[in-house]
Amino acid sequence: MSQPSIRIVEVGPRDGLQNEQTLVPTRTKIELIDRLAATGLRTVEATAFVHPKWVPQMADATEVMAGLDPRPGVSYPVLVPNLQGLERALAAGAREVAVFTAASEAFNLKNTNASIADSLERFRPVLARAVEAGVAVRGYVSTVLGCPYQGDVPVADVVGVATALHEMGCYEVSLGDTIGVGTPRKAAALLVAVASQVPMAALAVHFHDTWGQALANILACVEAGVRVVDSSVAGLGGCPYARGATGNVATEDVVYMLDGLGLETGVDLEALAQVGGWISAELDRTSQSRAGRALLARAGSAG
Ligand SMILES: CC(C)(COP(=O)([O-])OP(=O)([O-])OC[C@H]1O[C@@H](n2cnc3c(N)ncnc32)[C@H](O)[C@@H]1OP(=O)([O-])[O-])[C@@H](O)C(=O)NCCC(=O)NCCSC(=O)C[C@@](C)(O)CC(=O)[O-]
Repeated sequence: MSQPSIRIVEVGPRDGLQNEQTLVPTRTKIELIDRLAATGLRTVEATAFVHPKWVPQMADATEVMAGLDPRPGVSYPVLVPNLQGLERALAAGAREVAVFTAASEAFNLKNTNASIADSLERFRPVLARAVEAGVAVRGYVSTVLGCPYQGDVPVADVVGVATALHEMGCYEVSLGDTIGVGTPRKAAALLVAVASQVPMAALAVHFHDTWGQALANILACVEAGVRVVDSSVAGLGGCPYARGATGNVATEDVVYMLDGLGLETGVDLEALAQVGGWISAELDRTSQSRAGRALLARAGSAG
C-alpha cells in the first residue's frame, strides 16, 4: 500500500478526554487507544504526564501506558510539560512525547503556570534528555488564531514560538486553534507565515471546532501544503484552560473529507466510525461527528 499522503494525529484519548468531568475508567482509555490503533491511524496520542491536580483525568497516565498493547507502526505520544513529566513518561515506557506552550502569555500562564519564555526554557532539558533516551519530541503552540484571555494573537508571535520549538529540536510543531475561532483565509495565511521559518513538512494543524470552522480551515491548510492534521474521534475534547473550548474536529469528518479529495490517510473510516460510536456510548455523549453518525446510521439501517 502506498504511504498515506496525510498523517492524522489522533488526539482523542488525551485532548478528547482531558476535559471530561467524570473520571473515565483507565480500562476504557486503554480500550479506546487500542481500538483507534486498529483502524489504520499511525499516531494515537495516549495521555499526559501533567500535574494530576491540574488535570485529574490524566492522573492515570502511568496505568494507561502500562495497559497498552502497542501495534507495530503506530506511535503513542504523550504530553509532558516539563522534565518531571518526561521522567514519568520515560518510566512508563513512552517512546514519543509532546511539549506544549502557547502564543498568548495569558493562556500559557493559566495553562502551565509559566510565561512563554519560561516554558521554552523548561523544554530545553526535556529535549536534551529525550535525545539521550532516543525519544522523539513533538511540540504544540496553543492559541495560534486567538486567545480566550487576550483576544487576538499576532501572527509574528506564533511564528516566533513555533520557530523556537523547531530550533530546539521538536521534529514537528502542531499549530493549535485552541478556541476554534480561526477562519480559512486567516488559518492558511498563518500556516504560510510559520512555514517561512519552519519547513511545511514539520508542521501540523490542530483545530478545535467551537465555531464550526475546523473542516474548512483544514481544507484551506491542506491546499496551502500541510500534510499532518490533528483530530479527535467523535469530536471529543476541549482544553480545561480555555473556557468553552469544545472538541477538536472529528476524525471521522476529516477522514471522510480527505478520502473525497483522494488524499490517502490509511484509515478505515467504517472501523473508525464504530470506535466513535462506541466511545460516545461509553461516555454517554452524542458523537459530534456528522460523518460518524451518518455511517453508523447507514450500517444500522443495513444491519
Ligand atoms: C506544568 C505544571 C506541572 C506546572 O505546575 P507548577 O505548580 O508550576 O509546577 P511546579 O514545578 O511549581 O511544581 C509544583 C508541584 O507540581 C509537581 N509537578 C510538577 N510537574 C509535574 C508533572 N509533570 N507531573 C506531576 N507532578 C508535577 C511538583 O512535583 C510539585 O509537587 P509538590 O512539591 O507541590 O508536591 C502544571 O501547570 C500542569 O501540569 N499543567 C498542565 C495543563 C494541561 O495539561 N493542559 C491541557 C493540555 S494543553 C492543551 O490541551 C492544548 C493542546 C496541546 O491540546 C493544543 C491546543 O488545543 O491548543
